Amino acid sequence: MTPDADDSRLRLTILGGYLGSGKTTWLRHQLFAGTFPGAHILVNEAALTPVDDTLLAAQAASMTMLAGGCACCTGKADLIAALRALCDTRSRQSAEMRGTNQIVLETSGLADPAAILAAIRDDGVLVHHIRVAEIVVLVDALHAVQQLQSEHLSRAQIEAADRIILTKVDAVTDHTLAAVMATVKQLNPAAEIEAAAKGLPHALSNLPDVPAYALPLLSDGMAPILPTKIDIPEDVDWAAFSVWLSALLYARGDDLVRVKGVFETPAGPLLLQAVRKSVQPPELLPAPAQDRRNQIVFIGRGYESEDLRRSLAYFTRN
Ligand SMILES: Nc1nc2c(ncn2[C@@H]2O[C@H](COP(=O)(O)OP(=O)(O)OP(=O)(O)O)[C@@H](O)[C@H]2O)c(=O)[nH]1
Repeated sequence: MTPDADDSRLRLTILGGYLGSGKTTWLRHQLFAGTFPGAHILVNEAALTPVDDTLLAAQAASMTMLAGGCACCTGKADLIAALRALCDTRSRQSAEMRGTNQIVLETSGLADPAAILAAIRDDGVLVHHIRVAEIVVLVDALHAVQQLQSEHLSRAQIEAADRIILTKVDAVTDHTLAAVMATVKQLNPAAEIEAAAKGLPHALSNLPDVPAYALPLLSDGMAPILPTKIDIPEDVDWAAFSVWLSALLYARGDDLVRVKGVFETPAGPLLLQAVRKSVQPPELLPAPAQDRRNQIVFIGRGYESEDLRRSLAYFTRN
């Protein structure tokens, strides 16, 4: 993107990256560190039941949630409407009153940032009020090989980036990190590359000189990745539920790309999540997760939503 000091348009940072790549974790740390002062945070989640807003709320100056559609395709109209509303509010304020001069859009993990950029540039209103300052794309170093070898979208996200942050570097060897970096460089030689461990900056130095991974040609005929929300009954047998979930991830973890669930516990709402087969330690949410208790969202392909529901009901029946 071309910076222009005299440009009075709202600066928009598009934060992209594949499902579970660490966008919310990284953004939480950036907001805490004051990287995007006063920014309005727009969060887009493909699933109808959002979680990221709860995690970001404590650090964000103001926030809008766009759930239930990906902002680069099915949720594009909602994104354009939300951006227009922000521009409208800003235009009505006097120059002295203007607090927000930047927006950060955390895209859903299924979004192609290039399509979002095109949608903004094609909009006759937004093009005069918003400048896309930077496309930052996060790449999960732990799952990058698998994603880049099978998912066209993960390559397209990297190709669209101005800046790439390699995440989860604490979970891989230097050899893997160097190979991921070489592969990312091959896909997008122009982007700056940085790294983060659990949201914190991590120096990329003294890495071994290793070749990039070979990436096969991909066919376009893959089934779409879709969300499935399942309400978990309050009286569910939790022991049976956890056995079911572990068995499911073990058997189908390559198809179930992302799992996020919020469960009501005596200590407060508990977030449980997994990226492919890696299950993360559960985390107590900072704010009450009203209207989204005891729900779990699976995002993946290669199965029917009803089969998941039936399998859970069968496994946890009394
Ligand atoms: N070990 C490790 N885990 C990480 C790192 N960054 C994120 N995670 C974990 O990876 C999981 C996904 O992180 P999120 O920040 O929710 O990823 P996201 O890209 O916002 O996920 P979606 O919005 O679902 O696409 C969480 O359990 C995080 O705790 C990291 O640098 N190291």
